[in-house]
Amino acid sequence: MLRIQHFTKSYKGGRKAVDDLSLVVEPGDIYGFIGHNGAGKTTTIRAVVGVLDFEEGEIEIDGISVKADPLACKAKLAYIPDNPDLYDHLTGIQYLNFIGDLFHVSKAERERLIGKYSDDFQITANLGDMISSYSHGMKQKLAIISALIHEPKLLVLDEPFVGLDPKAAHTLKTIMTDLCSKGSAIFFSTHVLDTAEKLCNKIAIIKDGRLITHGKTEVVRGEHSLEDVFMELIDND
Ligand SMILES: Nc1ncnc2c1ncn2[C@@H]1O[C@H](COP(=O)(O)OP(=O)(O)OP(=O)(O)O)[C@@H](O)[C@H]1O
Repeated sequence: MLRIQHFTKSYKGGRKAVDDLSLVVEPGDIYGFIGHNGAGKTTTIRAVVGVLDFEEGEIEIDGISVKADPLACKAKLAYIPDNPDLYDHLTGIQYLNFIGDLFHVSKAERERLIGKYSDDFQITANLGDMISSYSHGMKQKLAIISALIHEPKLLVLDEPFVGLDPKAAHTLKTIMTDLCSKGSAIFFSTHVLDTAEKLCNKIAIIKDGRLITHGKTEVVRGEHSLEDVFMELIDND
């Protein structure tokens, strides 16, 4: 579903933010991407979703190169950035309908999915309010719902649990599991190692722009906790 091969990115005047990163996310995977601050997670994610240009390497979504056909790739994926920047002058429901229009979601389907996910996240009563009046967590919930209503094959999330209350975080984890059980794939960054360990069937750890381990969670973790493995790799590699 997502294939990253030898991805390398340098920002102007800087050293390599990501250096020769390769990994594969398959249908059904919940793939956690972890690393210290500045390790290169957001850089990788932004290249995957087509908002950051890159010169070296290749990234494919469902077999399509993000460079060769960015629109076809965007139609297959949904991206939730770490700080969703939504249109403040729209109401929640206007925003969801706008996204529904962009992705050609039928009226019946969007009503069903908006109803379900807004109830799950307990913001149904707020959908008529202007987004400018939303809290950070409510904006995060709206961004998540907008990503889900077009049932993406690949869901890419940057730090999705930041700003969510415990109930909303639990709801999101359940939705992520459901989505992947239906054959979609999820690639997300997180600093919450406990959640990554419980939720993800695969994990990649990045340090200073280089992938230092990746694979099935139980293999990456071995006999230890993910936190222990992470601390050791980050300190010693
Ligand atoms: N627009 C930019 N211009 C120059 N350097 C950048 C830019 N964005 C990121 N970097 C640098 O690239 C490196 C990787 O940053 P990135 O944001 O990908 O890390 P991250 O793993 O997402 O970190 P965090 O966990 O803090 O969000 C860092 O050294 C950062 O300073």
